[in-house]
Amino acid sequence: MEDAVRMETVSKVYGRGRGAVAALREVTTAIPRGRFTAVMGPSGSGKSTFLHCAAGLDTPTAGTVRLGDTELSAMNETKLTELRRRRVGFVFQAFNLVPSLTVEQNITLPLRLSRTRVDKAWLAEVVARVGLADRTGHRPAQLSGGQQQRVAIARALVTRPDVVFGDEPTGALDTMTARDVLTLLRETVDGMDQTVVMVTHDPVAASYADTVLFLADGQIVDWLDAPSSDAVAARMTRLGAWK
Ligand SMILES: Nc1ncnc2c1ncn2[C@@H]1O[C@H](COP(=O)(O)OP(=O)(O)OP(=O)(O)O)[C@@H](O)[C@H]1O
Repeated sequence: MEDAVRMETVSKVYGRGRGAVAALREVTTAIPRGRFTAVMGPSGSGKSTFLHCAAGLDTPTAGTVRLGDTELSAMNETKLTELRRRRVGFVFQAFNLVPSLTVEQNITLPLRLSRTRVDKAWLAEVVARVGLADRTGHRPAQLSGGQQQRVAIARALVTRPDVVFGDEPTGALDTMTARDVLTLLRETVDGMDQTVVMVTHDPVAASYADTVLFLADGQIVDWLDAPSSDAVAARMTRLGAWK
């Protein structure tokens, strides 16, 4: 199976000298295409740093990151910006929608930023998949939290990215709404052949993934395929996450 992301001996050190923090320590891993991967680990274990390095939002101190065939470490900031707009989608905890734009304008924003023509049929399909066909003219403030996150997911999907990265995408949602959003992410993998990589603290959220990677102290220390939320919670307890 082709890999969506490959990391080889990736290290990330913040700061210098005595204050230096090693957030990732020689991480080598491959994330397969067309699958849903969750990343878990105790607070400070390096999850966000892992996601940011994989998505080209942050540059490793050492090692190589490949998105498909493209090596990110060889790219300058201009090229990385273009890659982020065209080839990766992001879904954050805080939705990050533009309040003054309509739902449709928010969804198509990445296309406008990268001066790419809007494929109307694809836009209609994405809008329908996320269940917002009757809301395209609304502004974010007129939507519920779950609907706003659906807009963010549509915005992430509209460029047909190699990977959709989620950083705690359900962190701001109530339990039922979170389940709807996780089901939608699952459907993008099963029905649209999308690749999703999601950082989460929640074992139930992680149980929607095909595989869970566990980070501790900047290293991948374990993984679980076809995870149940109980199995994920047990591993997290073993890692001392909830002492
Ligand atoms: N910009 C930064 N400058 C200095 N240290 C940082 C920076 N970003 C992260 N760190 C440190 O790197 C380590 C890993 O941080 P990271 O945010 O990746 O962990 P995390 O697992 O996502 O944590 P959490 O679950 O609490 O969000 C932590 O010790 C953190 O304090």
